[in-house]
Amino acid sequence: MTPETLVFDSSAELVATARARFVDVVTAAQAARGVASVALTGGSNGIALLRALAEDSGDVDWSNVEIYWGDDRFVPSAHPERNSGQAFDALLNHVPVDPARIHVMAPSDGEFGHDIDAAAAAYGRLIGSDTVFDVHLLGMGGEGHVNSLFPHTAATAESTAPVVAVTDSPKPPPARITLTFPVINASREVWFLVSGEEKAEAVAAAHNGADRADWPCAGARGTTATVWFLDRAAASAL
Ligand SMILES: O=C1O[C@H](COP(=O)(O)O)[C@@H](O)[C@H](O)[C@H]1O
Repeated sequence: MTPETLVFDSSAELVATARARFVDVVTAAQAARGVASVALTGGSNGIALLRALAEDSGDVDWSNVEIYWGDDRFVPSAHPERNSGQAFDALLNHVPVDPARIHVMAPSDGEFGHDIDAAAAAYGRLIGSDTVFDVHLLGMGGEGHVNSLFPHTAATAESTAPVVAVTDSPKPPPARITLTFPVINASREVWFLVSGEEKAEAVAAAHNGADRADWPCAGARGTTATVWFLDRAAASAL
């Protein structure tokens, strides 16, 4: 399926449009299936989207949203670099979510201690083979990483396990837990939220059909929609 590419004058406009569309997709999923399922991302636009949703989430019934993360940093729970902590600050502390439907990846001071493989395996059991996200949000790095799937790594090559541990992330912090391509690509919709000229080469590589080993962003797609929300700088090499 051909990806949809939307280009905005600013990241603020990008986020505003993604917010409105998120409300539409989640409310439609709730109308169809009762409960919506989403995978959140960290990063600048991913967190800005959550802040925008805290301001206005329309008719979303937050008590019926299953919330997962595409990746998180394996650091103590109170560490400011936790994607989940940022999501609570931006959104989840401000809307009536059901705590039982919020699925945080274990931190390094959680029930598995420093055993990152056990923590990743537990999240893998939680995801199982049946979880289908209505929307999986993705940020992207300048080298094309999505979630914590970096170029030329075992995590990016993973073709069966839904969740793996990463211990040598080139972007700090080095220890992370990440969903892999089999579960990303089972999502109904996959959205990239990308701004800045330093991302332009990766955006172009994905649009030109690059190998996901070289440019992981090229390997992520939804079963019903793949949407690139870009600002003009990120779209400048298209
Ligand atoms: O390390 C990460 O970075 C990406 C992108 O972040 P950005 O600030 O450059 O948009 C993010 O999506 C991912 O969740 C995070 O762990």
